[in-house]
Amino acid sequence: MNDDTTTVDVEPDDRLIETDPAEAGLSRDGAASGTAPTVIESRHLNVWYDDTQAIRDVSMEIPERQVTAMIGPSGCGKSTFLRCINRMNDLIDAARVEGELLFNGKDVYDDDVDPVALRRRIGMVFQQPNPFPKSIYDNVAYGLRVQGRTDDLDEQVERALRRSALWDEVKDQLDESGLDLSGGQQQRLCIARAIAADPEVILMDEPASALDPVATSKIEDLIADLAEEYTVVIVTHNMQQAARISDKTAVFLTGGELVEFDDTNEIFENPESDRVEDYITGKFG
Ligand SMILES: Nc1ncnc2c1ncn2[C@@H]1O[C@H](COP(=O)(O)OP(=O)(O)OP(=O)(O)O)[C@@H](O)[C@H]1O
Repeated sequence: MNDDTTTVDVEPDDRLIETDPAEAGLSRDGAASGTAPTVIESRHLNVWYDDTQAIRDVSMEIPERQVTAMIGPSGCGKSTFLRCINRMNDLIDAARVEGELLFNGKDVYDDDVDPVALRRRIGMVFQQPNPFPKSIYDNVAYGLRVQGRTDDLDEQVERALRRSALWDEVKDQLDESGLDLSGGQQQRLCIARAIAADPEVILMDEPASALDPVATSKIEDLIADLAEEYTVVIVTHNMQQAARISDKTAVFLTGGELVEFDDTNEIFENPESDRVEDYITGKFG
């Protein structure tokens, strides 16, 4: 008989259980078993550009520290949904949003939410790498300086560049222009810039579609890595990419309708909807 009775001698302490990442389902293992807490939730979200509806009554819950992919044919509203999450659609005059978009339970469209502060917590990386016309160092340091977080700037810049798998390639040329890097390196620099702001969520809109296969593969590896620490939401046209790197997949179809949202394996191996099956087997889209 096992004489290890230490675990039954003590009363369980709820606070300890809740703060243990594995027990609380906060770890990647917990996430994979479907227990990850929700970070972003849309409830009956509708978006219009003037009279054109781009998102139609979309409700979904995006789990913490996983990769959630959004796929679907061109114009089905993937980017629009992504831009709702950090209120980038505010910058489009014609855009109108109804319904709820919760970030850690708080509606990002509430009057007391500062969109600039929100975008620091929810960073974004775009299809075309868009480094500033500044040095590699200054690209990463820019947001830190704006926030007044300059105490240990060198260390923070190094940490962000390491986190984005770029440090080894650029550590001897930090004063050179970010625009002189290759496309893939520029995209990792943009990811470093987003990371430096210390976000909780990183949104990526087709982050690899302008890159060659080698650079794409590096970005895909990096995304998987980032999801250990951040919640990643990615729009991609590339279904194989979604299948390779995401934990959850949302399939939007024409008219801004979310047709299916499930574990990526389920979507690709056993979709519930015929429309999703037709889409992923290439019958349309
Ligand atoms: N700035 C805008 N002004 C007006 N209409 C827009 C704007 N942006 C998107 N739309 C329209 O909203 C709908 C959804 O577009 P969105 O870009 O979100 O789709 P998408 O699925 O990301 O497309 P793609 O895969 O081609 O990038 C489309 O009908 C599009 O024409």
